Amino acid sequence: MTVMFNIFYLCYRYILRGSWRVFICAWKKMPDLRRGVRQAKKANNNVVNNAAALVAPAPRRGTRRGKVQALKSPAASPVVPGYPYPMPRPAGRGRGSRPTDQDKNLDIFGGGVGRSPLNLDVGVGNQLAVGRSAEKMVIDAEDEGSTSPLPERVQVGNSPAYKLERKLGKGGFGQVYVGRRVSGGSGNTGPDALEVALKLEHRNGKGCSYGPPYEWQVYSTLNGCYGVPMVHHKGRQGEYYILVMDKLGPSLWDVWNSSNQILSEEMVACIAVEALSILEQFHLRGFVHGDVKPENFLLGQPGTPNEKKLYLVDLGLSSKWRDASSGNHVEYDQKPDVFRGTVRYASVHAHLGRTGSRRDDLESLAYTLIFLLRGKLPWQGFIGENKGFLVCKKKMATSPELLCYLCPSPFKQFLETVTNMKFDEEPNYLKLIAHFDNCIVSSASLRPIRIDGALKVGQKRGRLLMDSGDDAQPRKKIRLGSPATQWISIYTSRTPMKQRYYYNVTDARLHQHVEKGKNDGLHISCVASSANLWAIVMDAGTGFTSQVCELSSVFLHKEWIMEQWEKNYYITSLAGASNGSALVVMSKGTAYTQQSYKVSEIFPFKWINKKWKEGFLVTSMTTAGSRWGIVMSRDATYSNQVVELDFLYPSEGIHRRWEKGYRITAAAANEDQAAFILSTSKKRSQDVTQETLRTSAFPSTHVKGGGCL
Ligand SMILES: Nc1ncnc2c1ncn2[C@@H]1O[C@H](COP(=O)(O)OP(=O)(O)OP(=O)(O)O)[C@@H](O)[C@H]1O
Repeated sequence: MTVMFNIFYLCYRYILRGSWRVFICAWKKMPDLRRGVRQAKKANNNVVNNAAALVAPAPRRGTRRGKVQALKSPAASPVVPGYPYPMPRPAGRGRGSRPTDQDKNLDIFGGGVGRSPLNLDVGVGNQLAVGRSAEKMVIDAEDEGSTSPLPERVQVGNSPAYKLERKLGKGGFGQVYVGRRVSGGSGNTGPDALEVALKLEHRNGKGCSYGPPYEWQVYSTLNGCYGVPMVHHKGRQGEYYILVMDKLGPSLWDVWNSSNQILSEEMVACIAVEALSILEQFHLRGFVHGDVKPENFLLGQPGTPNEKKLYLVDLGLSSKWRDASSGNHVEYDQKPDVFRGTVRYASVHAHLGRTGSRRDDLESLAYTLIFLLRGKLPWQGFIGENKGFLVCKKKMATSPELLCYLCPSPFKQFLETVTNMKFDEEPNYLKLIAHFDNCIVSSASLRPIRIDGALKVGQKRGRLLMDSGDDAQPRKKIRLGSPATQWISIYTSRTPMKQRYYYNVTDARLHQHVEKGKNDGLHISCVASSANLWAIVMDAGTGFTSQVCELSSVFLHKEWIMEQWEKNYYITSLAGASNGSALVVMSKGTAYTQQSYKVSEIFPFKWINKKWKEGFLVTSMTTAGSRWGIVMSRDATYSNQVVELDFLYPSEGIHRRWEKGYRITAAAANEDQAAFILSTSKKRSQDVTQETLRTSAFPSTHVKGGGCL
């Protein structure tokens, strides 16, 4: 069978622009790493045609809503007489905020046969209301909680009674106090220890809207897990949910802070191997921690045999990476407006709202180790509403070489390995631990941190390493930290038809080409721009009956668009140039019944999400400079839609979506980010095969050679 491939060129200055059928994109930054054709498998036909699922994605299982670690008040300084490290009051911790929308944007809404006057909805700044910062949400929760006095005496379940003593710490959700046994029980340690840690969360607190804190469930599953403190009792008393747990010592943050904000290589290497052992056990139980950072690693109680033992606390952001009943890895998804974690240490995938998996804990561990070793991370110091975005951008733009400058090479190798991991990849913990072998030279009694977990598995290590050999194919490096330009073209299989393309078209010659195509019975199916030059694809298979287009210096020219809406034309493709001008193509003969568009300084995911709920789907998308222009239509021929947003070409996400039957139906990029809209078709029979090609120059050879297969 002869199949013609419709072409999508994506001209990407580090990103893409485009629309259905043809994308043209000049891509700057990030070298052309993965050149070559990537092909979507023939559709997996299990498409769920469920608009509700599209517009109202279920909350990710097992996570606490709206929690932002960074917002907690500084923990009280542990006063630990006799502890080997002095304990001054901590300086500013790794606080951050959830990325929020801050676009002052224009949301134009109109169109529809015979609809007059047009419904114009100019929503300036409406995203601010929707994207209320998590920082604020947490502060509210704390205020609520702080209105009730703390109990002086605690007794929950069949626990002994405890008197509340000094505060050990405070997070965004809980306050942790020393509890001294006053009656009941007899032992010095264990379930009725003389001293315990009491974690109190107010019943009106953010994590308790639906009953006991989510963390309780995780502790129930993980109690006894290597490196996790034991929870002995839990229950509600008055206004508070209370956990009674083993009392631990200072956090790594405290230790770092009291050691002139720098830790020795050996100490950090010991932390690395022990943290990896703890995470391995955590992951083996089917959970990812979700908030790995220095504040959440605690040492054992000073003056006890465990004072150099490492523990991982705060399970409130843990989520399952494996489905307990099926044993399968949870499904990949991306919700770009969802962020959970601490900005400073979060993985790039977490920033981008991707479903958490084991790789994210490891990436956060890498940042934690480098922070402890170097005393600073390059993305510290950003402030404001856009902080999350700027931090994530900086993480992507910082190469492992730069980040690990002056760090021993194992740290760089570790970072490189974990930032290259796939979503569902099983970490090779033994190999990761082995990176740090040569950094640990002291005998067991002199080591600054005990590495019991790593030593236990270490006996097996030699054999396992030999068995696995050096399996790793050299992986392509993802974060090179240097800009590059890339063209991305997307090809979609079609029955043979007449198709023509023009590229490097100046403003002056644009109409001449369009007119010629029109005279030959073709309509514009896709437009794009690179370096203020236009690319156009015209073909005979659009189904359009009539078409108008305008090249305007305005992005996007509202009056002209509304005029055409009045005449029942709908936007079918558009492209913005870096100088801010825009080419808008509007056609008759589409299935659309209503249209709405938005111009925004940031990728307007919240607006898209809102419009999805109203029955609109993204049908065209472009950028001009940093601005995004998104068009959404009612009655588009798709049943379901998702977004892939990244700082690079999101290869893994696109492949995963392809496997689920999604196909790319719109794409755009600015200097920072690339966005792809992927949709499932309403009709299975309309399923198509898709390929993407990334090249450093316009892919004219490929288009000519591969146009007909
Ligand atoms: N078992 C413990 N023993 C001693 N100190 C503890 C213990 N658990 C927690 N802490 C201290 O209390 C602080 C807050 O605890 P935790 O992180 O569990 O609270 P949270 O409200 O869930 O915090 P976050 O806002 O980070 O989620 C910790 O950083 C630590 O300093």
